Amino acid sequence: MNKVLEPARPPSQAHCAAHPLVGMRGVGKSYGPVRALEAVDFDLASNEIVGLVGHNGAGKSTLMNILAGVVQRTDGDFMLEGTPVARWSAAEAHRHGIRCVFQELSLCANLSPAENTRIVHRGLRGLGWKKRAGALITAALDRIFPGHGIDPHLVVSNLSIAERQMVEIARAYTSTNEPIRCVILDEPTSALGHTATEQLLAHIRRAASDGIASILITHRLNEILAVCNRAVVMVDGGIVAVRSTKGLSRSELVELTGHVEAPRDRQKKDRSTPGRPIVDHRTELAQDKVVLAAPGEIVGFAGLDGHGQRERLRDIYKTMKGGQTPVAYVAGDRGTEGVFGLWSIADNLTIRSLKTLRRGGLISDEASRTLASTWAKKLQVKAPSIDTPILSLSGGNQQKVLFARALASDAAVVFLDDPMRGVDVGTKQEVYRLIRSEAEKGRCFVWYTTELEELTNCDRIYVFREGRAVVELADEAIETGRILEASFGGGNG
Ligand SMILES: Nc1ncnc2c1ncn2[C@@H]1O[C@H](COP(=O)(O)OP(=O)(O)OP(=O)(O)O)[C@@H](O)[C@H]1O
Repeated sequence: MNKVLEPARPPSQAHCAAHPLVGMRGVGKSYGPVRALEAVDFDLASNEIVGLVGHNGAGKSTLMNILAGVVQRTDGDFMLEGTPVARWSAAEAHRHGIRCVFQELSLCANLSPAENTRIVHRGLRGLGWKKRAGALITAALDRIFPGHGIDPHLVVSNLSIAERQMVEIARAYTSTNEPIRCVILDEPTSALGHTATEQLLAHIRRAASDGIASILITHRLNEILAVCNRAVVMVDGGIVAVRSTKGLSRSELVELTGHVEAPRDRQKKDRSTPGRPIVDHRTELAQDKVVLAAPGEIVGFAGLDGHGQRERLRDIYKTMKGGQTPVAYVAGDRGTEGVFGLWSIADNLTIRSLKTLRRGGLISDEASRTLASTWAKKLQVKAPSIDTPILSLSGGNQQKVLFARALASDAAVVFLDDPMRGVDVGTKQEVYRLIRSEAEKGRCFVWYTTELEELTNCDRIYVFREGRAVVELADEAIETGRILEASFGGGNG
């Protein structure tokens, strides 16, 4: 019979050398009829950085949630340094030094970073606990994200999504004397800008040299190749490949996930001269460019994260909403402003189209279902049916539903607010193609993205600096070097 694991005496060196930190054998997980994981074997050594990659719904978060104790496995064995684990919970995982940064951020929005830190450190009590909790989270933030500027006592709902993600990450690295042995990071950079991403990757490397292993789940494959020792590839609930990242190329990694990446070079397009702008937005600020966008155009917002792109995008959307031109908005922060958690895929997808689904004063069920099925299929939403509750989808599949909601609507202008968070490589390519073909049919897209490479899908971009749109680049001029130069103060602005 399995011995129940007892904490948390440091194991002997010989024991550690003989056993991986984590060992999983034949692990499976079913959600009712959905088989999310099938017979997975997974090992992690101390000090190791492992990258977990795979398409949306491949089972990555499920596997990691089992390790973090928030989901119970239905089959298989799990060992910690060779000792079988029977009962396992989030509290047990924490006690044994396993931390998790969740894809859907887990902070309480009505509490401050300090109070959120207290939630995971029950020892922080008595007089002055808030001050000590504030100091603990600030020290972690300073170590990982120097220059972050986050007030540990400000309520989390007042923080930007990037700041919330930084707090969530930093909290995983706080300790009040208990060990930290492994940190699972599920899409940790999806809301971070370039600088914070680089800071985090450097921190993961430092942590490994201090004996903290990491498991990094990301669709940004360059990050896997930059920091991980091994890449573990999942397809449809199983592990299909384990490769050392030494000498592994990005395209090989993409192929292992079952996709082929299209060439990244900008395709020369025969773009007709744009017509009369459908978006014409100016501000009172000096040297702030007028943002123009015509039907058929894809216009990007670029620049270092937090330089006013998102605010301008929202301003334009709010100005146009309710006006003559129908508009739609795809949020990147799906947790707080995108997904209706209690609704099905179909209801989430069609909510923006109710007007056009009306037949004789009532919403037509048949027309709604046809619209939902068509677009769920176009975006390859992985789910048993369109009636599946949205929260039982993987994160990337929830994001696809938000895309489908906007594209299925009658919107002539679609605003995209860094919308590819957690979307896999294959689907991204499909969405880029869809955006291009919708633009060719006359739709206009205004697209804020923190992924530089994504901007090559645009016809024209505005680079933002210090709250203003300062440089405009078009067609072949849209390339990484020029965007970075403009972001830091060079260029034709
Ligand atoms: N609570 C749940 N109820 C029902 N099915 C679920 C639930 N959670 C996950 N699933 C299903 O399990 C499968 C694996 O999901 P998981 O979130 O592990 O995928 P993933 O690889 O992390 O995807 P992504 O890259 O989109 O985050 C999916 O088919 C998903 O719909």
